[in-house]
Amino acid sequence: MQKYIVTNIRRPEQETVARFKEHDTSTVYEAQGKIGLLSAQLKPISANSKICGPAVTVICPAGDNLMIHAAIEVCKPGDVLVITTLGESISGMIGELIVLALMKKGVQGVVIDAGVRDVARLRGMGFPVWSKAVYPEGTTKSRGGWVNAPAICGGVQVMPGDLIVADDDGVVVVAQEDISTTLESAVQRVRKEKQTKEKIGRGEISLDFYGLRSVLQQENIVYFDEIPLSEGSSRGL
Ligand SMILES: O=C([O-])CC(=O)C(=O)O
Ligand SMILES: [Mg+2]
Repeated sequence: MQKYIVTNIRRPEQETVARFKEHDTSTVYEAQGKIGLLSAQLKPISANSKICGPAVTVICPAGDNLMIHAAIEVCKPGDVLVITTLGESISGMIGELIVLALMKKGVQGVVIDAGVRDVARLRGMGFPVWSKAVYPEGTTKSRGGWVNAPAICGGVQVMPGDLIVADDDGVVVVAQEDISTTLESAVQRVRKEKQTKEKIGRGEISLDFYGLRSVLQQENIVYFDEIPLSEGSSRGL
């Protein structure tokens, strides 16, 4: 298959991206109908990291980061680099030097379906990375792949220019064509959760405001004053 680099991609409006940044991954995932979650294996290297920006995608052969070097050149401020490998790999695809170059380009963060290294330094640099491994094994820089091709990262398709939202909980992707409807439902969900928090603050309980007592009934749940003991046993039913 022809390997290639796309230098120019369509990115969402900056204002839309900024509005999205107010929402966390669970909200965005729920708001778009429970889709777009990347694998739970992708974990942040630092707590309290939050990014939201258009994806620049990179597909590398396992154990080679040549295409990441090529991708640095096409990144724009605010982008999120989404790296995946052909074949399973946990090699350290990026580290301090690549991150230094990405920061120079204004890249917000990186999501890697492989490994990252030099993480103590990356934490010190305040640069967020989500990866499935932290591993010092290095890579070669000699094999071709793709920059800004449709990619599968963490089991989910990411198109160049799709919105990536990542935080302490994980990573979610929003397809460009779903951005405005997802944003609307995210705003509604936040509003609803605010009302729920007010209810909790007033001492109301979820069994009542979610109408869950009838569900308990449907499930035939019985209330006992004490732990019921089965005959001849000191253990519960
Ligand atoms: O150079 C590499 O291949 C990865 C790395 O450790 C760095 O970017 O500092
Ligand atoms: Mg290094």
